Amino acid sequence: MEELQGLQVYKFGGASVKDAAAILNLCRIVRDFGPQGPLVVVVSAMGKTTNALEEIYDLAYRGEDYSAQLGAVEAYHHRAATELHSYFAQPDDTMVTQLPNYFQELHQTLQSINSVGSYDEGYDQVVSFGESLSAYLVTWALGNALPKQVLYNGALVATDTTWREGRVDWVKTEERTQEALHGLLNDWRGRVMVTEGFVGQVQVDGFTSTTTLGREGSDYTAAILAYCLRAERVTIWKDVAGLLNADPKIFPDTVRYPEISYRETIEMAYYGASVIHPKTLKPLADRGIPLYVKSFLDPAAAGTVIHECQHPALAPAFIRKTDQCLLSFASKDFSFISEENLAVIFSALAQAKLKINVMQNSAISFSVCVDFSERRVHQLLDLLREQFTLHYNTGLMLFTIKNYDAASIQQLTTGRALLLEQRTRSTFQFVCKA
Ligand SMILES: Nc1ncnc2c1ncn2[C@@H]1O[C@H](COP(=O)(O)OP(=O)(O)O)[C@@H](O)[C@H]1O
Ligand SMILES: N[C@@H](CC(=O)OP(=O)(O)O)C(=O)O
Repeated sequence: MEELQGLQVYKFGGASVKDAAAILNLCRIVRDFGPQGPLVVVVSAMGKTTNALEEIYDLAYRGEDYSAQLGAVEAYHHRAATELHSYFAQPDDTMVTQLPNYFQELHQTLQSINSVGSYDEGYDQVVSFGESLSAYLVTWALGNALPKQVLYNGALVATDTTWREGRVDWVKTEERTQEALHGLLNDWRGRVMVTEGFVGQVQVDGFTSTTTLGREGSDYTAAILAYCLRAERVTIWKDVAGLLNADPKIFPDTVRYPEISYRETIEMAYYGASVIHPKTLKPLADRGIPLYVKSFLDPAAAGTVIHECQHPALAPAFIRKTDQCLLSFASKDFSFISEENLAVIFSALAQAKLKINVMQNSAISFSVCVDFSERRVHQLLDLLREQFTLHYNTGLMLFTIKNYDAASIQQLTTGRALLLEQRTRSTFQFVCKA
């Protein structure tokens, strides 16, 4: 195992690369605040590109016209490319003139899509372009902004063929990251390597195919690479001051946690604190790698450090998940919700790729709250209709209060009719109408 002393991983999400000005800010952060030693920069697609590509893919899959939407994505990237190019005043405009090649390839990929093939497999081939485009622009901009060599490396994470939710093959990923670094090791120090977040690769019948790690999976990529490279630390650059006790876009008067343990953070992310992808923490905790959450708007500010630590009681954390669906299954023959019944329900949930956010059972009925997806819920209903009477309710919200007290429960529940409620010693959760 080759170790790179002092290696760090920076992850820049969609908001921090949303346009040319944001990419230039990223360059300043790396230049003025970056480490002396080697740095891996993981980037997400620019702004809301992934949403746009999802829409384009959906149209293509249904055989509908997507040219206007694709044109808008191309124009958006072209604008950023020309602005970056004119900022650095480079005589060579290859970076801008080569950009249409990506769109040519994307167009060809979209044309090869037909509704007979697996929706999820095609999705990964298309949606991953967002990260390729942003890595291309960021590599070029960093190369011009820094006095050191900046290299690009394609997605390093090896997965299985679970399309849209690739499961990491840790052994292969470690081999691939090692291999990628070998060629660079001679004078790796002082170098910066840019790579795509969110995207993985898998070998199918001897061909390499693209996978993705699940929406918002770039934080996870940063953690996977840090784990494989035994990095000293990971920093994710966000548009907030750090990890707060609630999303400031939803809740007023938030407070920042200057320091917080892996365990507390894993739970917050699991319950839906969308600032960190829930899978990010485990690889880091396994190797004791600290995770810094810092503001790209104020890079000198302290942010939050997430690591192994003891801390006094934390301010209650508020988490809201929208677009929830409450499903209830009642046995048709009045048999109890037994282990056998539950096994059937759980297996169907797994098959339909529906993840349980909360569950509760009574004598003959079982309820689960899941993120709503019409396609997946219908698949589930088809699987279970024969054995169970099913009801579902959509357009709901799931609230979680971690480290709750009476005041925080009152603050959130007042005036709301609760459809489901659950409490442990540290966590209070309820489902209600939006
Ligand atoms: N507990 C929290 N602390 C801070 N931000 C939070 C929290 N929960 C949700 N957020 C939201 O997470 C956003 C940043 O995460 P995200 O949008 O995924 O960033 P990016 O895609 O740029 O990596 C913030 O703008 C904020 O609205
Ligand atoms: N671009 C992908 C992956 C990602 O992690 O993005 P972000 O870092 O902007 O959340 C998505 O939107 O799902």
